[in-house]
Amino acid sequence: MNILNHHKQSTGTPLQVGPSPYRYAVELQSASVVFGKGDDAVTALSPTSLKMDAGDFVALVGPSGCGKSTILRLVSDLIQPSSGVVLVGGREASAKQLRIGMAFQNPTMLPWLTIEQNVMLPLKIVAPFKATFRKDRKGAYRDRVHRLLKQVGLQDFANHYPWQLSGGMLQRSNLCRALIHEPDLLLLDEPFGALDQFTREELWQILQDLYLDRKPTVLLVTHDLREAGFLAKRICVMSARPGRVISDEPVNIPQPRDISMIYSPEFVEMTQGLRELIAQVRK
Ligand SMILES: Nc1ncnc2c1ncn2[C@@H]1O[C@H](COP(=O)(O)OP(=O)(O)OP(=O)(O)O)[C@@H](O)[C@H]1O
Repeated sequence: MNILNHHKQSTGTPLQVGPSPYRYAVELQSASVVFGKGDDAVTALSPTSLKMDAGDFVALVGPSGCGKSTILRLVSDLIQPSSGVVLVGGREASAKQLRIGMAFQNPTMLPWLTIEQNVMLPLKIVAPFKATFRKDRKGAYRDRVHRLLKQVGLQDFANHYPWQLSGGMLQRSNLCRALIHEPDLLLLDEPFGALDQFTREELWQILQDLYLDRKPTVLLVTHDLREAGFLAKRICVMSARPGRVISDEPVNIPQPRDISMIYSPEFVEMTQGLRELIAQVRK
């Protein structure tokens, strides 16, 4: 079976007809990023195009410094493109059309709050939840946090403090916090990079379950090609710094996927192909 087929960029395809109010959940149209000015200018991202349908799961891979995190920062509106356009939910990222959840490599849990309180934080901040936070935090919102913690196996740790948890447990809590406000779009920047291989594989399965349960649109930045292949529906490879997306291919393996799959010849062939492509563009 050929797992990877070339994915045609969607330019020229007819407009999607259906209930979705926007054509793409995420769309970069020749978006570039330059930091600084004059002699100090650093191009972090060459003009890059990328389209994601609602519910898509895209993994971004590529050499260090090629601009993967820069794309996440564009989509989350932490920075603006120097040229081109970034649309999220069909509107400029600053319009905050979609609810966004984020998780990064080092979970930043507030040490003076319990895991329950940390996971609940987005409900305090994000509309429409914040309007009823005071009323619901000890009732419906608390139940919601506990349901999610149970889903990731942390039901007995709600009242613990972050420093009482292992790195893997913290990252599970971090995923819960990223998902508690039911984001339409989940941005993940090497969320499992600091974990050992066993814990990492365990968390891949947890993330897969959470994704299939809720079907947000997910953009995952990772250096781990097996992680990309196990989790994503599409893998985008970027060229060396200043990078752009040079390959965009679907992973033709039905979900849910089993972890044993990563040892199958087809999967190994796929990751090997990706490795060779990245090795070429690094030169
Ligand atoms: N605020 C900034 N000012 C100047 N240069 C920056 C800034 N942020 C990022 N860069 C540069 O932009 C380039 C892309 O950075 P980015 O963090 O997006 O790369 P990356 O692909 O995520 O890297 P890695 O895989 O190593 O995490 C890098 O060369 C980086 O040094």
